Amino acid sequence: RTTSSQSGPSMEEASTKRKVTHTLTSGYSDHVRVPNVIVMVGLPARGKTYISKKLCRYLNWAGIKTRVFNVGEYRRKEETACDAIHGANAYFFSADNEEALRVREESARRAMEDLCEYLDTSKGTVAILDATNTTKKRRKMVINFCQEKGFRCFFIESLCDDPNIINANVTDVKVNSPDYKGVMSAEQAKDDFMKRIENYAKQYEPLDMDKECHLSFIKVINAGRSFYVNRVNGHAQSRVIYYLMNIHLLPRVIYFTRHGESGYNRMARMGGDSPLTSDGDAYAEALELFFKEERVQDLRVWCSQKIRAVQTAKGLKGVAAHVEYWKALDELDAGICEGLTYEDIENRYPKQTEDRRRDKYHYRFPAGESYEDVVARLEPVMMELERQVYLSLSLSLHISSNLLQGNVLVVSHQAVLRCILAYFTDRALDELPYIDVPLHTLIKLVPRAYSCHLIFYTYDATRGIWSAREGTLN
Ligand SMILES: O=c1[nH]cnc2c1c(-c1ccc(Br)cc1)cn2-c1ccccc1
Repeated sequence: RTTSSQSGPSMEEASTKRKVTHTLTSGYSDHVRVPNVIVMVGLPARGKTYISKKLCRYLNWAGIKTRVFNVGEYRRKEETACDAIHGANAYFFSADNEEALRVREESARRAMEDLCEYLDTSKGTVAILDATNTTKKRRKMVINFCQEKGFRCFFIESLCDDPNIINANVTDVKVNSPDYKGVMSAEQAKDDFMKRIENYAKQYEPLDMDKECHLSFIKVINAGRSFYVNRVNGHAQSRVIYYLMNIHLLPRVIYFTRHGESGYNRMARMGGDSPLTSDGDAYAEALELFFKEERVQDLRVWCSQKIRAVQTAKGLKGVAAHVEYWKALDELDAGICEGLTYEDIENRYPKQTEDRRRDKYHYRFPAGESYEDVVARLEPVMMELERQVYLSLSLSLHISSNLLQGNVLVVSHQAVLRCILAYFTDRALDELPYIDVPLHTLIKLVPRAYSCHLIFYTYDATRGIWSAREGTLN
């Protein structure tokens, strides 16, 4: 293990001082987890909260318990408490405003306190400190705090000098922020926010590649256009790097559907590889018509390798740029219960049925899979979905059209779609196996800055009509 020459023990050594107590309960990956603090660094409107929320959602989905501590939210709580400052305007963020400085120190302290409690009580393995952290002094404070607690520290700095991207951020996120909502007009809010950035810029000290080279960090430049990585330690940090390298701004629209009704669906049998029923065929035809009318440019279809899914996607060859078949999209393997009805399973395997009822996410069928296993084999699919090129967050962000790639339609199965949709909607893992994904329903997912918008199109095979509703997953 290299001991850094420049200054005291490296982060790695500091954290080994702490008795390592965190082990994953799931048993899937038996890594011993050292508590990690991911420290965001960057001027306002550099996507720190965007990265924090997205990273948090991904790590939780991958079974690494994570929580974001946003100092801005603590400040707003502090302000309403002392309501001395009316609306956190640009003046509030200027260094010479004594009272404001006190409020900011106090809110940073409270955030660190809660962060520490979260990691110390093993509620979580990773804490993300979402704040500007733009001076060496502030970062030194955080490092000392982590050192004495034996937490591993990892910095993610977002550097961005592309005015289009910053503009998209201010337009899409800042003008709706609680700091301005109902206080001033969008135009005024935008101006005030630009001044706020200037106030921070005066004192901004980017992570110093020389003087801070003993730290573990990644510099993300211009929304993931390029990266600089330094001293990556351990499992969690390598997962973070891998993820950041695969996300950019926002994937374009993604469509999801289960296969049409199959013979086994009608017999209430699990799994298998049965073909579509006549209703299932009707759904496949309706899907082809839907995408003809939806006029989606260069649609890409990702389909499982089960017959019922391949048949559902058959009609799309005419409207899709291309169709590819992923084994990773195959239905959860029910092992010894494949082909049985739910009734058979209850009668033959009462103990298995009880175990599954108690913990449906971690329960693994004998000679089969658990939901946790499906989540693990879906990771390459999620990365590829994130890698799809991006629709701008708002009109102000133009990407030259030849860069824009298609939308994706995923044709898969109930358990698999529960796992994928749980990722996009930040659903807790213990609720994941109960998400409602009905047959003959096409789900359109439109990603937004911090959330995603869902539209459900249900096809009625007997009456041959679609009905649409916007809303959330049940
Ligand atoms: O680097 C930015 N600078 C300004 N804004 C930004 C970013 C990123 C961003 C950063 C790193 C990575 Br890997 C991917 C995206 C996202 N956003 C964003 C834009 C609009 C709304 C919400 C967030």
